[in-house]
Amino acid sequence: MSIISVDQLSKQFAYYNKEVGLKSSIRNLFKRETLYKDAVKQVSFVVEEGEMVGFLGPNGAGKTTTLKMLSGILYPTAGKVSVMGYTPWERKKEFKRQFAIVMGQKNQLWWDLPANESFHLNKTIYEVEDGVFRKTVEELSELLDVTKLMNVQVRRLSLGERMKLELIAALLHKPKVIFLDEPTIGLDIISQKKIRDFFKYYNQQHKLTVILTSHYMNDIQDLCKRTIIINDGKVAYDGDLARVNDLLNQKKIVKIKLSDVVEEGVLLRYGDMKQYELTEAVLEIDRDEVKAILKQMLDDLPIIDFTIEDLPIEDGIAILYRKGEQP
Ligand SMILES: Nc1ncnc2c1ncn2[C@@H]1O[C@H](COP(=O)(O)OP(=O)(O)OP(=O)(O)O)[C@@H](O)[C@H]1O
Repeated sequence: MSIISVDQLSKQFAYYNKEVGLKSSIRNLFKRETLYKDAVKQVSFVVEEGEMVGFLGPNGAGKTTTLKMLSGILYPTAGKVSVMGYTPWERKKEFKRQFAIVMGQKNQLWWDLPANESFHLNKTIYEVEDGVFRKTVEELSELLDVTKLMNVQVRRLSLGERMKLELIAALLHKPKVIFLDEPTIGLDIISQKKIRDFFKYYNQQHKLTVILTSHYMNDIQDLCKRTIIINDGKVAYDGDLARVNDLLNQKKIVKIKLSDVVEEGVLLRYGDMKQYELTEAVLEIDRDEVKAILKQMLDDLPIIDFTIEDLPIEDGIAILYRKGEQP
């Protein structure tokens, strides 16, 4: 049975055009121009219990807005949502007790206190029994390797350490559904992987239902079989990740730094130019040819540094559209 169902969900934001300068500010006091932004447009999908679904999409696609409506933080303009049988924006106590949201960009822990104090606060809010509380904190802090950090003031912790403690705070009341909005943003690769491994294990143990948004393909790839791609407020794709992955991974981005200026025309021999600044360039190269071409470049050019990266998700989606292919 589906635990989340979203039907024709839409959100339009109204906002005011703010011009700069004193004159404009005074004028705006009397007459303000209202602008509208359709952030989410008739989005529909269902999620089964225990499923981990990836929400992928470029900046401003509408991922966070969708998750905020699914959490009851925002009211929709139109559409229906059911999460565990509840309408999130009615904010029933029983609903709040069974779900959690973690936002990589926002702190839920008290900045000036040790995490342990925030955990106790959550324990009281969610009415978690003493025994369950102790056991959960012990289990999760061991799994995430943060036992020694519980009594350190949160502001003194690294970003990765803080995120692990944020996750414990969010899971203390054993939610059935969790929304993770960019939980690994800004973290180094090792911390990102630790958090992914933790969720893989936790999901298996507790049958937690997860919706995960991320810019990092690796996060989604590692955790979710299914992905929903959101583009310009609409669902552009909903299905098996492997197929999208294949399409998105056809190209790689190679960034090079040169010790001397090399003309753009020369660099164009090696791939499609994305950016060029005399001694720095960004090229798009077919995945299968990257190794050979890079070797050639290292032989031919005064390269002092290079990186190979995945195609940004925006470009991947553009390829999907260019191909006119619904993956
Ligand atoms: N309160 C608001 N008022 C007006 N526009 C808004 C508001 N909140 C979000 N938007 C706009 O709605 C669109 C969707 O934003 P949203 O934060 O949902 O995107 P996102 O997919 O989560 O992007 P990102 O990956 O950059 O976080 C964006 O164009 C954003 O500027």
